[in-house]
Amino acid sequence: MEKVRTAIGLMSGTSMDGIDVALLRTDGRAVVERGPFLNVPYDPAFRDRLKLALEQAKTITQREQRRGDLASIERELTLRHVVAVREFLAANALDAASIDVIGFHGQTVLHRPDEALTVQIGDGALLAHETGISVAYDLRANDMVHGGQGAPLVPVYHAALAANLTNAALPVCFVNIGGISNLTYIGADGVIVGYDSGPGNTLIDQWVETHAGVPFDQGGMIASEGRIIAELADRYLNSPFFTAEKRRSLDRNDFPPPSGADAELADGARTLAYVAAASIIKSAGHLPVTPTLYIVCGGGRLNRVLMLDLRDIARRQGGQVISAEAAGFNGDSMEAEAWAYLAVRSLDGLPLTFPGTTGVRAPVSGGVVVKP
Ligand SMILES: Nc1ncnc2c1ncn2[C@@H]1O[C@H](COP(=O)(O)OP(=O)(O)OP(=O)(O)O)[C@@H](O)[C@H]1O
Ligand SMILES: CC(=O)N[C@H]1[C@@H]2OC[C@@H](O2)[C@@H](O)[C@@H]1O[C@H](C)C(=O)O
Repeated sequence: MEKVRTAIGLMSGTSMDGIDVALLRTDGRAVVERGPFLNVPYDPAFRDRLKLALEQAKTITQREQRRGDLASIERELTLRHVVAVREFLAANALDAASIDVIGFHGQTVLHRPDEALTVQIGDGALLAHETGISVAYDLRANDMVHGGQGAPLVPVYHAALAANLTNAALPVCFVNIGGISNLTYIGADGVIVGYDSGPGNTLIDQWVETHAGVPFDQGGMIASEGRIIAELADRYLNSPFFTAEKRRSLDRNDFPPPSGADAELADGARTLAYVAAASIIKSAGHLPVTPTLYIVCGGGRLNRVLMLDLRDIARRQGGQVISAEAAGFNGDSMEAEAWAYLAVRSLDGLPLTFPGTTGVRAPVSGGVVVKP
């Protein structure tokens, strides 16, 4: 039997809303025992630091470059992860010595798959030193070296979860609605297909932040007061991203937000919720078989308007949409769990990505492992 390890996954996603911390007991293969979860939100001032990092990262040409404020923001980000790990261990009466490895995502500040360039800031050695736990980080880079899109990496974890599903018949499609949305299809024959499906919450967040001064549209309340502006929705949905022959992974800035002249506050939020939902189904059109079951995770599942649209559009194609919770999972912690799972696979040199997920030439492992 393969060795079962205890791993912590740390995710700071494209929404830049905080750090998700999850515990997983796994052999990096079929054994997956989910443990506790903690979300440590960023304060507005640090979110502004991350936005500055994204802005300054636009000039990066070599992935190790840390010009301007990037080096100091990387250190601040890492130290926040150190605090998050300490809080998590204390809250769950765990000892650092009981954790075999931390899977550390860091913060994506630049993602240009067409140039084989992806940059996640986060100092794995500093995190290992401060926590006393081995760290596996920089999990995306090797995929790109081998011709992959560098994202998404969660499909192999979704596949492990699907293998443990007892009551849902395959095929199944996991959908993550984070800042960007991505999906994973697991066929009845075990085939795994995964790719980024389009804009998720980022456009909605940017819109309501600019026009209402709030970081996100809680529950879809603002959208619920508005109507869909077809012309604006079409501007997004007619993007060549959806019809291209090859699936491409996305950078947070690939779909720019609408201008103030495009809509009133509520109509804009309503339209962008629809765009997020319609993008997913449009992109699902490239799957081998039209999904009959979608399992939704990520913060976007908490936007009721977005979810109603998604249910409605999927139903027209015979698809059912359920939340991760309805399938027995935790929709907030799934990506952090995935990073714990990937860290264990990285330790064992197992593939993280596959031709069917990132388009990598052959299955490859990845990540840098540092001991404390
Ligand atoms: N109660 C809520 N109602 C509506 N939307 C919400 C709610 N809670 C969170 N969200 C949305 O979910 C976003 C965060 O989602 P999540 O944490 O899944 O994204 P992420 O992991 O940062 O992104 P990615 O998966 O792209 O890396 C928030 O920015 C917000 O837009
Ligand atoms: C470059 C990058 O950070 N991409 C993220 C982003 O957020 C969602 C989507 O775009 C996905 O491709 C990926 O994250 C998840 C965790 C992944 O790699 O599976």
